[in-house]
Amino acid sequence: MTLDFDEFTLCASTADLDVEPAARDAGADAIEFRFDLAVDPLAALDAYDGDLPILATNRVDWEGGDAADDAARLDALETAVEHDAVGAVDVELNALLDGDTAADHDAARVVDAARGNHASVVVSYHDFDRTPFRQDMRGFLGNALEHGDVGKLAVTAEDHTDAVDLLTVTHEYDLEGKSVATMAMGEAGRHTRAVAPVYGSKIGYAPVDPADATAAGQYDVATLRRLVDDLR
Ligand SMILES: O=C1C[C@@](O)(C(=O)O)C[C@@H](O)[C@@H]1O
Repeated sequence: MTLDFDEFTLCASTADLDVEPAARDAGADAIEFRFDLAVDPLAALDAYDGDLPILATNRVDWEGGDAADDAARLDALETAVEHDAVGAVDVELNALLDGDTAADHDAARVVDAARGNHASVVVSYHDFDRTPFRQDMRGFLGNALEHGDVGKLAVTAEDHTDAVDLLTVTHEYDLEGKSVATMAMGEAGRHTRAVAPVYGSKIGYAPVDPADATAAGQYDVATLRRLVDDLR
């Protein structure tokens, strides 16, 4: 199944693939399967017979996830892209760049494996503390787009100026015809999850059940579906 993110794609973020029917009913276009939060994710993938394509994420601990920064994390993603149901994979920008301090940064092999299996690549950058300056956000997305099909930026907004800055950068990339996915975490940024798609953000993330949120400020799938469809 392909996931090209040419159009806005609403991903139900989950650690449990059994939510697929409920995610589909609620209006999700795809599943973001959080390997790092799941029990035996590769076995769950083998058993998966849902209709929605999967974006495989194995979020590393230094980027807010639960996965250790080791070869096994990347091995799992390499195996994942061989599955027919997996249409895309997420790789952290800082796992692709030289000069970081973490142990295993050859995530380029995951990108290569994705390319060999016709899976798209989302290259992501998160800031859990703040919204960087606009120039820096442009830089992160620009770097991400050098490696992936979609550059993803999740920041933390403290006020509406932060939210507007994020939307501005999103709009600029959209005008250039580049695929970006952006969102501001936290209360002050919550509305960007519904509004950023108006300005070109190509991916939304939402739990089926609000109690299973994978980031601060997420709407549930049904709510985000309704908001995005109403606003666009
Ligand atoms: O990177 C992202 C975006 C996200 O952090 C969010 O803010 O919705 C949720 C994560 O599950 C996903 O991997």
